[in-house]
Amino acid sequence: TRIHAGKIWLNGELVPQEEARVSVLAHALHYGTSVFEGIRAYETDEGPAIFRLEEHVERLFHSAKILRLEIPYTPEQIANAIVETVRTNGWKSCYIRPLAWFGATSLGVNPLPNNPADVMIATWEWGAYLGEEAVRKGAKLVASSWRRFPGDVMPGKAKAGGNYVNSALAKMDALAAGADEALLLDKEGYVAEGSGENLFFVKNGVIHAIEHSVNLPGITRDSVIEIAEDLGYAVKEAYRVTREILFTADEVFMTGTAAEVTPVSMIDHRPIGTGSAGELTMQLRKVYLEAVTGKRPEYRKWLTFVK
Ligand SMILES: Cc1[nH+]cc(COP(=O)(O)O)c(CN[C@@H](CCC(=O)O)C(=O)O)c1O
Repeated sequence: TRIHAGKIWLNGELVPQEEARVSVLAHALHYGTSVFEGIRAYETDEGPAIFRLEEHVERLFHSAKILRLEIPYTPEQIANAIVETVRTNGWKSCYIRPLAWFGATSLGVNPLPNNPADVMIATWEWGAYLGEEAVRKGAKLVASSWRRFPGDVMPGKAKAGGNYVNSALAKMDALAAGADEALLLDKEGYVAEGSGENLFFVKNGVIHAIEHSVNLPGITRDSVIEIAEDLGYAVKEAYRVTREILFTADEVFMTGTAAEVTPVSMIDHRPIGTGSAGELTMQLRKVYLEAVTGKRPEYRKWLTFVK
């Protein structure tokens, strides 16, 4: 594998990456019945700090509850294991991927005999999610022919492995179309989110956050809303937005742990605003990166230092 994850926490033990193996009979491998998180640790002047660890661990447990998956550890034990995995690998900054899954007790669609869950935590260095170019010039999006699934079809509020077949299909087709990312609409054609990010748009100085609806309730989305309000901007939840609202917005940007704050400069071959990274977007990106690297005292509440 090209991923250099060093030591991986697997069911309570830190083991070398090549020994962190899973059975080919694991229920989750066959049916997508896993839950996971995407978290980042950033370098600060007091060592690495994990961003909003508590909220991510809480969401992991909510995702597991939705799938009736039993994680055989407490949230505190998982949080401590995440800190320990970052510390043991000596990362200055890294991406953190906890994963819990129905293991290999039995196959067949019913996952319940496969409780309690197997759990792993992997860490690796991961730069700009959509590439430095997309950050500098703004990402190019195309509306996907794959729709975001309705809430009564798949649980979009659970960060569940199986949900990402939808994201993978949308992402592959967006890249094949020469774009950087997919814009997923919901079944009624309203803007939902990216394959791995939430979406915002700016109009006349007002910031609009696409409502949760069928989307993953993003922690970065929540953080950027708080930062924007602290900067004095008006922020509104945007409901049932059709894509042409984005075409005529002054700015569009995406948020996510991996994507951080990424400007969007083109959607369906239409330049957004000036056709480059939006000014307000890049201000929010700057403050967000200051917050995650401990340079903003008011947001140190979000940091867990890995001493
Ligand atoms: C579908 C989706 N929507 C929104 C978000 C933003 O959520 P948050 O990270 O809490 O702000 C993510 C995170 N996507 C994660 C996984 C990306 C991947 O390629 O895997 C991430 O950003 O870590 C999603 O996967």
